[in-house]
Amino acid sequence: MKPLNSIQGDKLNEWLVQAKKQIHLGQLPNYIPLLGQADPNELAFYLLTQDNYCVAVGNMAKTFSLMSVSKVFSLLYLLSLYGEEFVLKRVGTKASEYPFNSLTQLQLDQGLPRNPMINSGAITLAGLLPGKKSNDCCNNLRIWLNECSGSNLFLDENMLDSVRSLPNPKNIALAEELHKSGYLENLEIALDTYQQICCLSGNIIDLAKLGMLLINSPLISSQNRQIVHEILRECGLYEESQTLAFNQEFPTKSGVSGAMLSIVPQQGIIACYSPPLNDHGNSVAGLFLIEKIADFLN
Ligand SMILES: NC(=O)CC[C@H](N)C(=O)O
Repeated sequence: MKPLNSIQGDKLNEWLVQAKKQIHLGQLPNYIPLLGQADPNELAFYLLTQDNYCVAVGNMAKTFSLMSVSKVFSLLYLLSLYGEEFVLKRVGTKASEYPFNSLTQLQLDQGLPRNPMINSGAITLAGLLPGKKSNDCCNNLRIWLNECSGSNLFLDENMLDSVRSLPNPKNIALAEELHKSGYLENLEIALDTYQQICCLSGNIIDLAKLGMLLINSPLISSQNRQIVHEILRECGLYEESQTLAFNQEFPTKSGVSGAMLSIVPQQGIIACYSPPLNDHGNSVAGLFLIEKIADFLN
């Protein structure tokens, strides 16, 4: 495979022009009003290697919420705090066969959250984050991430207000099922913590810095890094995780804000932001770009 730093800016710009032609195939999410008002043509892209080679294209200042990309980092935080056994006896690591907020999947699994990258698993992990109130749980995660990665994450209160403005019956039903099956202690705190961590926000460079925690940070054990890589290969892109070949080579996590983070193990990361989503909740332009990069490197 060619090294990640063989990708030059002109090549990237070429792919971005092509990616922009894909965005009409995607939709903005309508169940979080502020996400539905995003500029579908907004795009930011940042490639960063462990020897600090970087290529930046698009709007570097644009901030956006992590949404489900945050699930990667609540998992990493809990693994770092409590270890693999504690975490993985409370959430599975198998790929889901249903949408990321599916109650059917949870019920078929007798209330055991199938993996930490779908909402049932993420809500379960949110209930395990240290802190008395949901604000503390979210803030503790935010501070840990900023201290470990050098990112500058903040809680986007406007996005949180927008998330709270429309009740999310699917997530409420998941939390009730998890509580019933004994995987969730305090339903209200876990749900609100989950909503808050989804609204942690930053720009594309912040996202890239977070990604580097999964490449070479001395603060993260290689064992925990490998666990997260494996789980991303298995379920980072929901039902598409197995069908998109690049995901086995470049474990990737998406979010409904249009954020996407791909790991190139031992080399670096690729961070994308483009709001239009496909039917599985994955950024259309983000998937296009990562596939182009995978083809180019191989
Ligand atoms: N896939 C996502 O990004 C989903 C996150 C969003 N907060 C939700 O619970 O639906």
